[in-house]
Amino acid sequence: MGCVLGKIAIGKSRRSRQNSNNQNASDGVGGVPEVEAKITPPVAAARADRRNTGESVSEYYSFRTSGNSFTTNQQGWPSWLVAVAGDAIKDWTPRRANTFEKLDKIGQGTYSNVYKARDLITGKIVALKKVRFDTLEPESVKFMAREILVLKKLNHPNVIKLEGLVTSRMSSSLYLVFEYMEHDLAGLAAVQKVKFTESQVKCYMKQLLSGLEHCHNNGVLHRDVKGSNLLIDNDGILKIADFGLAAFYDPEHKQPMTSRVVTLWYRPPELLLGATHYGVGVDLWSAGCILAELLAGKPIMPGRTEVEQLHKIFKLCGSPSEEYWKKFKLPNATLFKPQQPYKRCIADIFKDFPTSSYPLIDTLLAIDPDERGTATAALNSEFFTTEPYPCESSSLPKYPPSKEMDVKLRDEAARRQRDLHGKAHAGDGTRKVRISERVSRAIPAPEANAELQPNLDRWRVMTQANAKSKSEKFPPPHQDGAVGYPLDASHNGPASFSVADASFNSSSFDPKSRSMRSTITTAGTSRQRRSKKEEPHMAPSRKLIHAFLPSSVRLSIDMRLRGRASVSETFSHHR
Ligand SMILES: Nc1ncnc2c1ncn2[C@@H]1O[C@H](COP(=O)(O)OP(=O)(O)OP(=O)(O)O)[C@@H](O)[C@H]1O
Repeated sequence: MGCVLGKIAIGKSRRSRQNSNNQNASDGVGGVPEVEAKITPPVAAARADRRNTGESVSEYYSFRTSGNSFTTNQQGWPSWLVAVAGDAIKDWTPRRANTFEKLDKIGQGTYSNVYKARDLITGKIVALKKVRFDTLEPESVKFMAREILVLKKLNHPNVIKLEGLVTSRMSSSLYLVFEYMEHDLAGLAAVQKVKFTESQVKCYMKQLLSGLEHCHNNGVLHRDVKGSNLLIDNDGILKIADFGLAAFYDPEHKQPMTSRVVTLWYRPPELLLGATHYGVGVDLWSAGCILAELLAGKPIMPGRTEVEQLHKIFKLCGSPSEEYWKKFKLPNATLFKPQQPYKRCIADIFKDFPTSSYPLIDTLLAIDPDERGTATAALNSEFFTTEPYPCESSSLPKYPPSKEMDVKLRDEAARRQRDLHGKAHAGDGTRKVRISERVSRAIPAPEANAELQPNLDRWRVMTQANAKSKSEKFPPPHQDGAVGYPLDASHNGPASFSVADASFNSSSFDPKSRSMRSTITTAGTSRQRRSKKEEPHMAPSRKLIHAFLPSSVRLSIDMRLRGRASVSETFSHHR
């Protein structure tokens, strides 16, 4: 009970992930035989989730009571799938894997591999999303079931359409069939030559908000809005994709939901503070981050840890008011409440953005989620009703295929080139440049959606038990150069602010090259240079805390305590 036997090779599947462009061997598409493996359904995951919030657990009880999950029903659906998504699939019949020809691997997410494929019956090019079933990732089934249930409910030009499901007779693999999209917004924005005009930004944002409006009106929260989940076709149509973290919600009867959602850079403060009752505001915050990112030409708050993310938010958007803390009573409030307030400085930092964008950014990036309004209100804002108007999607330029994955692969190739080149020039001063480049390369949005709650809980226990560890609290604004005042008020160039806090990157945005430049003003602050040998010198209390923390949090604390780097960050409207 609670275990599905299937036929994929765990060893082989791991290998094939490394060899990402030649995936035909182990997946049951492409006609290559599969070998046996064991697949665990998400009972463990459901239990873990139930411990944390109780969210979505009931829909997985059926797994445990469904008897032999390996059988199929009359239409040929595996019974475990009928148990989780029966209603959603009842008017479909499963397609067979051998009716598709897999062409290329085009994406990889936390729970899936995505392939470009040809439908051998219609000749159409499609995207096949294969959820990775293996014993290491039992949550995969849960995310896939959720995605099917949600997508079957939605029907909008700006929401990706689920066209069918493919099962493999030989294995319990399941593929989701989607219309094929050539680009994603993260990949497009990272292409050096692509510079979005104001009306193009408006065009993309209008589509994003229209898609979100449809989701929200249908009681669906996406909970992972970010550039790589916004797919764009060659006609400039944007579609919200990846509903693996989506949830149904009813604003009239709010149920507790997990706060462990949304990719870090796009995660709103209430989730970082542990909120379990939330609504459309979480997606609107992410949309606000994307709007500002499109105008700035780079992510606006690229935190590396939850602590750093919250600090970046407070520095830009101001820290929450006393009323906020009283109103929301958030679980992590005592841990993260700054001792002195941070002033909101969005107007200063984004002063070079188009004037009509400011009120919308200000609304979407409100600290209080209730003040973010709705997607409908955002669509009616002056950003969309003043000139230049959003362009027609059909008038958007045609770009070469560009996905976040292509950018990652290109970056990786460039890095290997630089390393080779660097070896040849060792000792001639090149090293300094290479370190600075490495730190400055745009950090990919963290793959994991949240650090482990247990770590955070342990950390809370530790920090509360030891007064010294309170040093992790944010520095008071007068000691924090990052409060948001422009470095030089008379400065004609882009708005800027300096960050004395050592837990932040030393980076500046070069509007011409759209690249991040870093300047480490003192040595020893990059992750690469940190050495384990340093740890024995730590005070005992710090060592104890270190033992319980995820490495990313440790790094942030260490850098903060060391206080060795200085930073100047610049945002600018890049045209
Ligand atoms: N319909 C599609 N057409 C083309 N490419 C797609 C399509 N769907 C997904 N992709 C590509 O595959 C990548 C991963 O897909 P997706 O985000 O749905 O997977 P995931 O496992 O849920 O990922 P994540 O870890 O981001 O949550 C996307 O970023 C995109 O580049």
